[in-house]
Amino acid sequence: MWRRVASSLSPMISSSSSSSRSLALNQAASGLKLGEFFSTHMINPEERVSPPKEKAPFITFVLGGPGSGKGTQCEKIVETFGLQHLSAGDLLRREIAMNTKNGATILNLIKDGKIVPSEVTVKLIQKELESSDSSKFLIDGFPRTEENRVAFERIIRADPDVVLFFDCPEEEMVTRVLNRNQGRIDDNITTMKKRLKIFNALNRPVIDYYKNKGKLYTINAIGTVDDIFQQHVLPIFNSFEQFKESRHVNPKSTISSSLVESSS
Ligand SMILES: Nc1ncnc2c1ncn2[C@@H]1O[C@H](COP(=O)(O)OP(=O)(O)OP(=O)(O)O)[C@@H](O)[C@H]1O
Ligand SMILES: Nc1ccn([C@@H]2O[C@H](COP(=O)(O)O)[C@@H](O)[C@H]2O)c(=O)n1
Ligand SMILES: [Mg+2]
Repeated sequence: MWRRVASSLSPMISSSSSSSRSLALNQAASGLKLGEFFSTHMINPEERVSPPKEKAPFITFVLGGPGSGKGTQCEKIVETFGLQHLSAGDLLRREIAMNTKNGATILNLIKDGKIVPSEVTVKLIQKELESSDSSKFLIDGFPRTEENRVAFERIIRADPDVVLFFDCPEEEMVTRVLNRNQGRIDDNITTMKKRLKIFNALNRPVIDYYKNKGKLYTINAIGTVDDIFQQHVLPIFNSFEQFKESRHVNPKSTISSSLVESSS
């Protein structure tokens, strides 16, 4: 469970400046900065960061172009390994549906295939992470840009354990999106062309970043949904200790070390 460490301590800081000073001193002595213990809305309402966790969550980022099959494979990962699925696109669409203060702006950006300001998206993800009882997350469609990535690191103060990249040819992505039939406002050829351009310009650098960090798993996204899952996705999760209870699902699955990409 990913719970706030801060909540039981926070009254101390607001009720007494001397006790807050001594708390700060204690934290300094233990090597922790004040801001690492408390949500900074007590310090600066615009810049709230997540407090450290009792136990670090297992975070998977799921990347790939529009229509590459991220959401489809996430459903299968959830079924098999029980991670909590957070789709950045779904969180943004929920803002539109709920007509929140950002809803209209988000709608216009999505219609145009553009990227919503990172602060907005990261805060939606932050809310989900902090209110969840899960400790294993699949964050789908995020980070889309280097700005997204940096904002996540700054606000959430966590790094992904795994980054999946569903690598799919453009014509296939176009075919899939135009046949998706889920009533999405961006599933049309005009927006799709813009989304592909933005993917190539802004998401590729993020993919390269995680490749250089040795965290990237590139998955060939051509094939049936089940084959992609069984042959490529399942072995990745099976290779992690955190998912060993689920290994009975396919005990023969093993991961080839060459699957993990690194530029070094
Ligand atoms: N391996 C596959 N082969 C054929 N069709 C697929 C495959 N995987 C997914 N699809 C279909 O392609 C469409 C797009 O898939 P999905 O919604 O999972 O993509 P996505 O990467 O989440 O796209 P987006 O970024 O636009 O949300 C869906 O209609 C889905 O059923
Ligand atoms: N990190 C993100 C994710 C999504 N968006 C916007 O939502 C659109 C749909 O996203 P999907 O993941 O569901 O394809 C996307 O084209 C962006 O307009 C975003 O801004 N930032
Ligand atoms: Mg999707």
